[in-house]
Amino acid sequence: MRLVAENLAAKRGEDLIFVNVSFQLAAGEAMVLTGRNGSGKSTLLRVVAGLLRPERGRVEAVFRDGRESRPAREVSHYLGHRNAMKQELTVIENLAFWQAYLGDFEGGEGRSIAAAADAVGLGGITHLPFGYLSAGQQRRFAMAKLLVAHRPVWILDEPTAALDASADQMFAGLVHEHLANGGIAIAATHQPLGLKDAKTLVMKGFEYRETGEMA
Ligand SMILES: Nc1ncnc2c1ncn2[C@@H]1O[C@H](COP(=O)(O)OP(=O)(O)OP(=O)(O)O)[C@@H](O)[C@H]1O
Repeated sequence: MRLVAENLAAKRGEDLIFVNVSFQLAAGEAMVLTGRNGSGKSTLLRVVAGLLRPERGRVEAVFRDGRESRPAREVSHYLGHRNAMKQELTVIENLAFWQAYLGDFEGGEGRSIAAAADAVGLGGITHLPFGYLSAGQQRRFAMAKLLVAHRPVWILDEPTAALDASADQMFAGLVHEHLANGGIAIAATHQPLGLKDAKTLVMKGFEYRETGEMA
């Protein structure tokens, strides 16, 4: 599978935020978005996830040497600034909702809720209401959402902002494993996230520039 974006342009309100953004990512590849505040990183991630309609262009998952394609949103997980969990439901109820809602994309299987909780280092507390947990614990369970359903593309918007170093490291391990299993990741992040061989895309509003490998 490849993720292909061609000539994307997006508006927020009446304003065009970026134009002519194109990139391609193959299985196992990652791309980090950089650029000043307000340059359109979150906007681009939301377009790829299908949460915003592009003004122009397309972004698709392409299979079988281009003979088949699906909208990117059907193969993607989106982890935004917010955790997208209900405060009054338990962790198990929240993750069970996402597992059923997202489903597995063909070719893989999500982990059980217990296994996903273990993977984020919080095995013993899934019976608690989400709202009882600390901010860091809540963020870790938002990351567990990526594990309970199989989606080959992970779209990550500042996934580790405000987390401690051990959570950073834990998440970098999950991303690394996802890529090693043939997944794709696109992230706006200031943390390394195990993405040292990632491509970079510098968002510059109307201009943009793709550079090779990250240092
Ligand atoms: N809902 C909205 N309505 C109108 N304009 C918006 C909306 N959301 C964002 N914008 C504008 O779109 C532009 C791009 O915002 P975006 O959040 O994509 O930038 P960013 O690169 O992710 O920024 P940051 O690094 O601060 O997170 C900004 O000028 C912002 O003010």
